[in-house]
Amino acid sequence: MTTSLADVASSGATLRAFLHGLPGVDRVGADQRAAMLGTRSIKTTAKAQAIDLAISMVDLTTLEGADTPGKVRALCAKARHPGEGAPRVAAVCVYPDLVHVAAGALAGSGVKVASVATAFPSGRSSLEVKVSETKLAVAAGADEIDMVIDRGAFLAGDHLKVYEEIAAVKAACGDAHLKVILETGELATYDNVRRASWLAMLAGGDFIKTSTGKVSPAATLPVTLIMLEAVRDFRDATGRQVGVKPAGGIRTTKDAIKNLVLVNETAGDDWLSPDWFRLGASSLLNDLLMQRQKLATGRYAGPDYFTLD
Ligand SMILES: O=C[C@H](O)COP(=O)(O)O
Repeated sequence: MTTSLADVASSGATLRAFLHGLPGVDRVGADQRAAMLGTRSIKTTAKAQAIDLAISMVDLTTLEGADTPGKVRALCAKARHPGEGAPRVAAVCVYPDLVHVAAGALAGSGVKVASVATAFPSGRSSLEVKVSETKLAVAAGADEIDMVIDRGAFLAGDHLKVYEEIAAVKAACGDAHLKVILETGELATYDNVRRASWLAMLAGGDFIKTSTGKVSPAATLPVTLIMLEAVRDFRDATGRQVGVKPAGGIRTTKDAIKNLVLVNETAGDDWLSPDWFRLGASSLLNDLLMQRQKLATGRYAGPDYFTLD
C-alpha cells in the first residue's frame, strides 16, 4: 500500500478505485464495539485524570450568528483559566471575523486560536473564496483552520475535487494546522466515513473532524471509532500521524470519557494528548468542571458556580 499511496490522486479514477478498495465497515460490529467501549467504568483516580485530560483537549467553541467580541473575550478568559487547578483548554474555535478578537485575548496563553473556514458550515462557495477566507483567518491570527469538505462533490463521486480542495486549503494554511470536517451526518454510510477520512488524510489534513455541530447526527461513538481506525491504519501505511476531533453534541463528562476510552482502545495512547485528539464542544467544559469539583469536594457546586458558555 505504501508505494501506491503517492500516486493515488493522480486521477479521479485511481483515487476512486483506492477509496472503494478500502475494506467495508461492518456496521453492526462498529455499533456494538462502540456501545461496548462506552460502558467501561473508570475508577475515581483515573476519572480525575481523565477529566483533566478531557479539559485539556477541549476546543471551546462558539459558532453562532449572534456571537459578539464580548462573548468571545469571555470565552477566551474561561479557556485560559477554566477553574482553580484545572488545565487550560486546547483551543477556542470561532468564526473568521472574530479571530482577531480571540488572538488578542489568548496571546501568550498557549491556548490555540481555531477558525472555521471554507464557507462553514455548508461549504457551498467557490474554491477561490474558500482559499481567500483561509488566508485571511490565518493572517488574523488563527493557529488552526477547521474547514468543511464539499459533501455534494463527495456524494456525487467527485473525490478528486474534494481532494484538490483540501490540498489547496492546506497550502493556504501555511504553518497553521488544518482540521478537515467530514460532516459525517451527511455522508449516509459508515463506508463513506472511512473513505472520506482517508481522502482527507491523503490530501494533507492534520486532523479529521466529525461534524460542524449544525447537522444531526453529529459526533456519534461509532463514527469516531471508524475515524480512529482510519488514523491508526493511515499511520501504519504512511508513518504520518493524523489527529481526530469529534465535535457536535458532546455535552457531558460521560460522553467525554467514553471518547477517551475509544481513543485508548482503538488508536492507542499515542493519541491521548491534545496534539492528537480534541473534543469540539460549546457546553461540555461546564460539566467537566462540575464533575471535577464533585470528585475533589464530594459535592456539586452547581452550574451557577461556573461562568456560562
Ligand atoms: O465544533 C464544535 C461544534 O460546533 C460544537 O457543537 P455543540 O454546540 O453541539 O457542542
